[in-house]
Amino acid sequence: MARAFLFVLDSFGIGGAPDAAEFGDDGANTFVHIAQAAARGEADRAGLREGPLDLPNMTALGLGLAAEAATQPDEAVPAQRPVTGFFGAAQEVSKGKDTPSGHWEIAGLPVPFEWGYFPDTQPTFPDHLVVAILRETGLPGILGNCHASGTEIIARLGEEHIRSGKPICYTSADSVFQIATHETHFGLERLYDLCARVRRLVDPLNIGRVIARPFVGETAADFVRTANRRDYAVPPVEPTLLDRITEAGGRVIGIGKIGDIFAHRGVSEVRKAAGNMALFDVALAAMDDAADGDLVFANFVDFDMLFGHRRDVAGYAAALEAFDARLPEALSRLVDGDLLILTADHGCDPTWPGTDHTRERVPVFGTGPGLAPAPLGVRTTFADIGETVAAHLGLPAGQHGRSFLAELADA
Ligand SMILES: O=P(O)(O)O[C@H]1O[C@H](CO)[C@@H](O)[C@H]1O
Ligand SMILES: [Mn+2]
Ligand SMILES: [Mn+2]
Repeated sequence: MARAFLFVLDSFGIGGAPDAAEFGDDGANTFVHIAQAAARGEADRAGLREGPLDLPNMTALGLGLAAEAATQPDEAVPAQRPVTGFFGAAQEVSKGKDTPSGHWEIAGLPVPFEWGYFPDTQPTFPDHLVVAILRETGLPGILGNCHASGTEIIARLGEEHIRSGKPICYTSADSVFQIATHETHFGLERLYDLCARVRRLVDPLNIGRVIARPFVGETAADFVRTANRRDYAVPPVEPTLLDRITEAGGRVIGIGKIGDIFAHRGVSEVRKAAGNMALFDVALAAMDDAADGDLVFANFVDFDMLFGHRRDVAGYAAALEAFDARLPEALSRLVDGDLLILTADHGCDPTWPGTDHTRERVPVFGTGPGLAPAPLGVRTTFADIGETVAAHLGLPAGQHGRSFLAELADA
């Protein structure tokens, strides 16, 4: 009996990426900077949280030692010893610091090419693309056409969008074409249809994702995005761990946006929920349902979407503490033959300038009955995570990365 559980804390980087400077991110460290801010009392918010970052369950597994492996000891991150889990860090081979690159590489497929990006100019989208979108859809025009934060741009342009019927189109440092429209005034299905059309039009530009960002509310003061976001990703260019598992007869239960990130390739079942806590509930139910040979692959998106990009240190700290408090519920479900790995897909340091992701190493830590605590060091690719899951489930080795399963057995 072997089952695997892979939990991705979206954007929970731990610094130390050797190529961070190439991204303008030298020194970025999502975990340590949150911990430092909290230790200084700068992550206090009345009614939400206060004081030093308190992550007893992840620390007991080895999160503090993982951070030490990624950078160096830091007093804001007490590295408790002994720990109960295996722990280390991993750095990314793929050239992008985006969600698909991170997840594909975790699933054994480093992205072998450069994504297309839109320049940080105004307008950002090439004229021929905008002309093609308008011709194909009959829309009267687009708003935005710039790099933006999604919450700021709907506050700025949402009312004009409702009046004019023009969708708000924007991008970021990621390879994305994002479209924000009002859920009822414009219509949700109409937005999805628009995104599917734009998906085809940006294929030649190698854009990783078109993202539908529906919102509700009637004025700038109360516009809020809904949980009906949908990502239209390029399908993985080679088979991933997910395909290997399903081809071998196992099931892959994707929690949250996992299905979208892999363009539904190799995902047997999609289970969505709004918010980290609801996602955690769904992940626990999937753990109960998983059988021999199955993978539960969960993405916890709030860290990134609600707090990292919004540069909300207190919010990020509170979300980590809430996640940590739920972890024993997952640990108590582990039975012989189970493997639980926690990791992240990139950084999004809420103390860093701007609103984009940050290039960082990610933590890799976890446990399973019968697995001894062990240091994993710094893995040279996220693909080691996928290869470890593959080895654990008894699958043949893949093309990229190296399993650390034997290191756990030997420890
Ligand atoms: O500012 P919002 O709309 O949340 O956008 C963020 O979400 C996108 C997809 O994760 C990223 O590219 C980033 O720009
Ligand atoms: Mn992400
Ligand atoms: Mn993001």
